Amino acid sequence: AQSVWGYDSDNGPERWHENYPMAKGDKQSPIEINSKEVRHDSCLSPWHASYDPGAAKTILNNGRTCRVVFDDTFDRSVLRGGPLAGAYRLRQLHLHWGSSDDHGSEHVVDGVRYAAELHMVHWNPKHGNFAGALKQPDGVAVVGIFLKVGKTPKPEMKRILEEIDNIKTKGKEAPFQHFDPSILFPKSRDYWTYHGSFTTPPCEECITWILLREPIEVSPDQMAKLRSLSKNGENEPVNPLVDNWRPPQPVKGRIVRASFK
Ligand SMILES: N/C(=N\S(N)(=O)=O)N1CCCC1
Ligand SMILES: [Zn+2]
Repeated sequence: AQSVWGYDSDNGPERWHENYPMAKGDKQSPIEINSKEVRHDSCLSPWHASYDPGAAKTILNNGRTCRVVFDDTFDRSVLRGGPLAGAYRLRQLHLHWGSSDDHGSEHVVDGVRYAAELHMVHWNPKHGNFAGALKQPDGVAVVGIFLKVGKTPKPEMKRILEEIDNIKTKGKEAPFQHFDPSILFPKSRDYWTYHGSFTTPPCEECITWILLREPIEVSPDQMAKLRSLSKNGENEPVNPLVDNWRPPQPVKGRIVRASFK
C-alpha cells in the first residue's frame, strides 16, 4: 500500500507533493520570519479569543501529533479581531516538536528554531463547515505559539502534559474537559500575520496565520513528556513521536505584517 504521509525519509515533507500537489504551491507554511523584512501595520487591530472551557472534549494521539478537540457546532469558542473579519470557531489545538530542545518548531524566527510550536486551529463559519472552509482563502485561522525550554514553566501546560500518560500510543483518546486554552497565551499579544497553508498534507492554502511573538516556557521534563508519545499503536514496535514538523517553505513574495513596531 502507498505509504501514507509522515515525517520519515520515505514519506516526509520532501515527498508530500507526490500525492498532494498543493504542497508545492505559492502560499505554503511554515515560513522563516525575518524581522527586518516584516512590515509594521498600524491598522492591525488586537485579536481576541473568547473560549468556553466547557467546549473542550477529548485529547488524542493520532500518531502524528497530540490533539485536543473542541465542540465547534456553534459559536462557542471563538477568535476575532487582528487580521480577521468575523468570528472564527476553535476546532482543535495540537503541537509540533523536536527530538531535542534546539529544534521542533515549524516557523523559524530570525534563524531561531524553538523546541515546539502549538497551533490553535479555527475556521470561518460563513463557509458552512470545516471541509468547506478548507477551500477558501479566508477559511481558517491558526494561532501559533512558540514553546521554549526554561526554568519558569507555564503551569497551564501541565494540564495537557498530564494527559500524555493516557494517550501514549496511536489511536488512544481520553476525555479532556473544562479546559480554556487561552490560559496558554503569553503576556504579550504582539503577533506576525501572513497568508499560508496547513503544514500537513493536503496543505490547503486557506490559513490566516497569527504567530505570537512571545514564546511560552515549558520545563525540560515537560518536553521529555511530549517526546514520550509514540507514533505506533499499542503492541507495535516502539516508534517515538518526535520531529513532527515541516521545514520552512518558500515565501514567494508574500508580505508578513507585524502588529508591533
Ligand atoms: N495541518 C493542520 N494544522 S496546522 N499544522 O497547519 O496548524 N491541520 C490538518 C487538519 C486540521 C489541522
Ligand atoms: Zn500544526
